[in-house]
Amino acid sequence: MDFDDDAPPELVDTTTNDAPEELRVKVPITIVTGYLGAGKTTLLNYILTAQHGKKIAVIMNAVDIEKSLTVNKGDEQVEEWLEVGNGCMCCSVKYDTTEPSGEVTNSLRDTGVNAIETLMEKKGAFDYILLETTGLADPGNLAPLFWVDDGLGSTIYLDGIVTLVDAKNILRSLDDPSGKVEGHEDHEDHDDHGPLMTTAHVQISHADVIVINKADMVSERELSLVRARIESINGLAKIHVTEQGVVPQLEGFLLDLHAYDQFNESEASAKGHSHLDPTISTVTIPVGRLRPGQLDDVDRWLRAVLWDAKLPAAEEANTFEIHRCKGRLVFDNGDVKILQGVREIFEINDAPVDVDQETPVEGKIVLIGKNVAGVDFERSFQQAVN
Ligand SMILES: Nc1nc2c(ncn2[C@@H]2O[C@H](COP(=O)(O)OP(=O)(O)OP(=O)(O)O)[C@@H](O)[C@H]2O)c(=O)[nH]1
Repeated sequence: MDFDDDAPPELVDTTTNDAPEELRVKVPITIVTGYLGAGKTTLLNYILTAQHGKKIAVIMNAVDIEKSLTVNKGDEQVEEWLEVGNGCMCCSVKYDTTEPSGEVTNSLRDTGVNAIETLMEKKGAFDYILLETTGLADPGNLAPLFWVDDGLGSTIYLDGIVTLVDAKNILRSLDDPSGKVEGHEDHEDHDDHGPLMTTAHVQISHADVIVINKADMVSERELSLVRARIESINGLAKIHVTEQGVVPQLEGFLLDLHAYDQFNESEASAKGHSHLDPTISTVTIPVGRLRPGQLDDVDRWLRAVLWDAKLPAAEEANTFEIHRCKGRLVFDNGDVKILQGVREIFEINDAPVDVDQETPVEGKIVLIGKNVAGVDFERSFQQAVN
């Protein structure tokens, strides 16, 4: 091989789309959500102070046309403004993201992703981006914007959704009719019937991490009631109990979550049989070893459940609505695949290779959603995948 020792190394900016795919550094984006006053600002300030030497962009929510942006450079915090085309990012997301089919429109996805990429071109790349939503935002509308196909070559990736709840008020919020969420577009007809679904429910059901904050305001007993109710809604999320949002360390707790590219052992043991909450719960479907040819059956079953909100051979219409799904599929040829889904959007990809881990014996699919208790997903899956 020719090797010219004198030639200077070529410098490549690995944070832009001009960089070769294999060199491109992707910046994680974490969505931080939570009911009004749960402690989002406190948590974001804590992250900015607790991390050292990293450059973090916090896109604070604002209801006007610009979004406040804090860029942390060492000890110095600089306020900037981010223009997001047609107004507040969360509002445009809330009303415009989904076509009737449930597909996120490319133009809107581009708006969100481009706004952040432009920002990075102006300010240099960040190590992390934290996007704080309004207290009333439904993260299920926002997540697909940043969950971009690898093939599209984005410079950012969705790292996870962190939901803060206020230990003192969360149970009341979950039962408060004034917090009712308006219908998700394609299931509107179900919304006036059945149990109450509040903003607090959707913020918990979509979360990868749930921070139960203001633990100092409740007794041990109140705290365990809160925890049990939250776990019954979302059996997948990691739960941290905090005061002032303080966690033992940031990585793996609030940052570097990799919630959309992994399925770990704690997720594999997700609890899914308590239905303490009348509206949303978690169900787990054991999935035996599959033949490679059965992947199409799994895909077809998921499309019926996630897109049509129906069990394939069901005689009667169902009233469930899946918010988050996650799973691991194990094949008899040794392949392992990971399922990830938010509302109607889902992906099945090869699991990252982990040389230290033995191939799991069997797989599992976990569904979190409204009215899932009592639906026999397991039998339906077994009938469809055989
Ligand atoms: N007792 C107690 N108070 C807290 C804790 N965390 C935050 N607070 C206080 O709760 C209030 C609300 O906290 P914020 O961080 O502003 O909450 P937020 O979610 O950003 O609020 P909005 O922007 O209104 O949605 C503030 O007065 C905080 O000082 C905690 O762990 N314990």
